[in-house]
Amino acid sequence: MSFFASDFGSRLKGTVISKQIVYGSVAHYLPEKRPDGRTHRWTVFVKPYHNEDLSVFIKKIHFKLHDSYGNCNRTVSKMPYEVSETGWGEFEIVIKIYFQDPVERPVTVYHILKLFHTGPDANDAISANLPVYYENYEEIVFQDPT
Ligand SMILES: O=C(Nc1ccc(C(=O)N2CC(c3nccs3)C2)s1)[C@@H]1CCCN1
Repeated sequence: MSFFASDFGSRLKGTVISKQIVYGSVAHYLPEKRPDGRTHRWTVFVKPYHNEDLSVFIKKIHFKLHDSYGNCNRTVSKMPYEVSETGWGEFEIVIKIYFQDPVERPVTVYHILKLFHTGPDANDAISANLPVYYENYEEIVFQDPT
């Protein structure tokens, strides 16, 4: 069980805690032709930038997929904070991070799922069947944590 200063009615004045995270996706092409037309398997994730247990600070993470997915609202309450699916296209995934500290408001980030290689080396990457990674760095700052 976690205890917070607010459990005892106070905040840690003048204290700043910063947590560095990475959110993004990785996609792999599915060589076998599927009747549902889905061409890739992908994972959207939130992970620590450094090797640490984010669950000390993060209570749960909500991933909002495209409405065409069954159960498009996915909630993950323990590491690894990730959702894996299959699909055929790219779209925005809304990621809402909820914190253990009841005083901290959730943080929402927006990630565009990427399935396809782009740029001058795209054809080489496709030929080598390399996965498509698309990652973003974010720093979450807790001011005067409770
Ligand atoms: O692609 C795009 N939107 C997409 C939304 C959902 C996608 C998807 O992959 N899937 C839905 C799920 C299903 N498959 C079969 C039945 S439900 C697999 S793709 C946009 C359109 C223009 C550019 N990007």
